[in-house]
Amino acid sequence: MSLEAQRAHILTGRMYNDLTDELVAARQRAVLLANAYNDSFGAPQAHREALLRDLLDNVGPGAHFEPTFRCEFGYNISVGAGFYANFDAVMLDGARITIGDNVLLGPRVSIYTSNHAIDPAERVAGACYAKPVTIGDGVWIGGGVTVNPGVTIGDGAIVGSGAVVTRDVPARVIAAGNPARILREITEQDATGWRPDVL
Ligand SMILES: CC(=O)SCCNC(=O)CCNC(=O)[C@H](O)C(C)(C)COP(=O)(O)OP(=O)(O)OC[C@H]1O[C@@H](n2cnc3c(N)ncnc32)[C@H](O)[C@@H]1OP(=O)(O)O
Repeated sequence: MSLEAQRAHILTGRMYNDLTDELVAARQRAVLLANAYNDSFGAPQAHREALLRDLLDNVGPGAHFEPTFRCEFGYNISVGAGFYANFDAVMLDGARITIGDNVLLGPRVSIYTSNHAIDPAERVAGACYAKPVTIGDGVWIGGGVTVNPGVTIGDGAIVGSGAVVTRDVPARVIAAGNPARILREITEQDATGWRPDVL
């Protein structure tokens, strides 16, 4: 089966064979393109964004990953304008990873869309299934967070450092812990009056 046909099958959410020659080659391509992007650190932004566009499906203006960025395929990842990932981001994009505008990732954030099969014999034979992850505009994800397959995080939310996000997080809340739970809503009282021109 062609890579294109396998990609379309995986996006249905049904079980797929993780070990085909085409998927192994697609992973190798992603590692090599990520190496080129990571090695370009310090080069002009336009050059780096062009390298990122070779790897990812969609790259908003100003998107930036600190080294070292790793992803499984790249072609299922979309990052919006002003995206920023601190050191050592990992994205496993069997299914779509869709990230909005002005999203901040702390260091060592991992976003996973894929699961190996639960049944041991199927797992050993290469069975996997993948569910999409969606992250809204203006989200801040703290350092060391793991986002599990199928999760949606709403606009403006914060995920505290070290969380494991297993269920959806609504917009404009702070969630933290393992498994992540809502700590509180973000309200107008959280604004301090600070402006960028004030130091
Ligand atoms: C883009 C970048 O590079 S980001 C740089 C990396 N920085 C980080 O990752 C820091 C992330 N920041 C956090 O995790 C912060 O704790 C925040 C933003 C989630 C919350 O900050 P605050 O609102 O000041 O929370 P505060 O410290 O008052 O804690 C409130 C409660 O939540 C708990 N809490 C706060 N953070 C966490 C957490 N990460 N995990 C579990 N519980 C937490 C506290 O223990 C406290 O509980 P208690 O009331 O029972 O004592």
